[in-house]
Amino acid sequence: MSTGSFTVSQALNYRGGKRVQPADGSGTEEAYEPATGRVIATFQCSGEKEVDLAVQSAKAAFKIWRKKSGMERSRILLEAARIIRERRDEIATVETINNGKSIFEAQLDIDISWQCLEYYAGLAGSMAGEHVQLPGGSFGYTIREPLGVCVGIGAWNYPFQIASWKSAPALACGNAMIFKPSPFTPVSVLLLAEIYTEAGAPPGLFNVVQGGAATGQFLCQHRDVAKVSFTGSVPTGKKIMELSSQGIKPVTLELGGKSPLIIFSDCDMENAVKGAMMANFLTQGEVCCNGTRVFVQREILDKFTEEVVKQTQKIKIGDPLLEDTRMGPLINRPHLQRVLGFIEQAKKQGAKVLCGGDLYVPGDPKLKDGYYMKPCVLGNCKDDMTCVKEEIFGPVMSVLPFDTEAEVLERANDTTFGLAAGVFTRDIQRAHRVVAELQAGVCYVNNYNVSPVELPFGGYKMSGFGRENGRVTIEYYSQLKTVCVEMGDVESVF
Ligand SMILES: NC(=O)c1ccc[n+]([C@@H]2O[C@H](COP(=O)([O-])OP(=O)(O)OC[C@H]3O[C@@H](n4cnc5c(N)ncnc54)[C@H](O)[C@@H]3O)[C@@H](O)[C@H]2O)c1
Ligand SMILES: O=CCc1c[nH]cn1
Repeated sequence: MSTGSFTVSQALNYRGGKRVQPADGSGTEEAYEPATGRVIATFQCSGEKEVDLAVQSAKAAFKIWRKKSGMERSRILLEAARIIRERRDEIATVETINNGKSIFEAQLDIDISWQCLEYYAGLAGSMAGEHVQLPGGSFGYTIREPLGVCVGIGAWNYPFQIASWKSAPALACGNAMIFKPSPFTPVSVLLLAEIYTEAGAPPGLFNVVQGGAATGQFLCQHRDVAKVSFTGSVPTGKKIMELSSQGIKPVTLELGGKSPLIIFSDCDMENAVKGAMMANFLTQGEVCCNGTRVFVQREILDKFTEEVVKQTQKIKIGDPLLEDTRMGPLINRPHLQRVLGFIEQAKKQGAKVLCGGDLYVPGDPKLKDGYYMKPCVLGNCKDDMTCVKEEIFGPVMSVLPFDTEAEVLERANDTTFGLAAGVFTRDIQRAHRVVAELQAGVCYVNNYNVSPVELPFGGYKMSGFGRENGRVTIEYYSQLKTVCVEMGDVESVF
């Protein structure tokens, strides 16, 4: 498959184990190929009736699935992981076409996705409660039970991976799931739905409904939905929490960030520069946990900045399906304009563009209507500038000098967000001292933006709550039943 040739004509909802057109809907949406600006799919946003049908389908599957042992669920997840691994390049190609990220990165995203399914397959068979001995031979025990029908709502930056991060632990715990992807990236999650069915999941266990805010609201408000796991922006996260509170539904919120990356003068410079690139330019900078506030100790500011600019200018931008491309187009034109607007504002506020920050027009004529820009490094930044305070969600790194550890910690934590943070230093005591003070859910020492599925991922403060990945996520997709057993006679107080 090559850029400029892919279109989708099949239905993009998935219910009862097959693709379906929605039973009702309000308005149509178009999905694009960001590399060329072409429409690749047109679909209807699901209405209340379609959402209800998806919930009923998931409820029916849940009745079967919850009765299966952990080992039986594990086998199906392992088979799904195997199929994803086998079809990795095809899935990554679809992801690249609809999202714009380079094929090199999309392949890594798909690897992390099947690893996530494998990881939770491993945990499914080991879910257990505890036995507690009580006086007189009485005892109690706890059982970890599924919640029921869970809803996953995703952002557009990691469409397949977000669906995998939500569905793998949900299904491992015995739940069913309905997933609503972003209307910008509706395509790849259908492959996941088909793979679950092929792997042996009962029809309805994993359903897909398409649409935007209205469809999402129907899902959150449905009385038979037991939990909502959301990945997206803070303003939408607030709405989801509000809607879910009406039904006392637990929510997981994976929201935005403006994370600090602290580079001390005793760092390994080459690794620190690589870390800053990883922290800012994956997926065109459209990554929630990016370390976009790069604090550099003054002694090494010039050397570090010079090297980071040199590396940024070398990034190969262009057709995301080419193996050597490292940066593709942004998700759509309004978002591209928004990112460029942040750079204009930064200049007005006194920041200096050290490289990039303007449109990029690839030489290949078929890419002329794509949404490309040159990755940008901003110098002369101050903490109160908009580019330093707000999430840009594009390839824009702000470099900020600092002098002391105490000062940088204060400045790093001076944000309403708290998703991630990073520190580069050769001083192991300092690394742990700094990490202990950072107000962030995910902290990296001498690396950035690696995602082992064994480690929990999630934010502090307005970056959300609840976690994805890691053993702990089992707790977010299950509930604990306590059983108290009397071995003697009832001692009534009456
Ligand atoms: N913390 C994380 O793991 C993580 C991961 C990826 C992206 N993000 C964040 O996501 C944001 C970018 O993604 P986005 O632009 O798709 O976010 P968004 O909040 O605009 O949309 C996210 C999803 O919510 C749906 N939605 C919108 N309004 C809704 C409503 N009222 N009720 C229910 N659903 C609704 C959208 O259709 C979409 O599927 C950034 O802020 C980024 O940091 C966070
Ligand atoms: O965008 C934030 C990080 C991430 C990657 N996959 C899911 N979330």
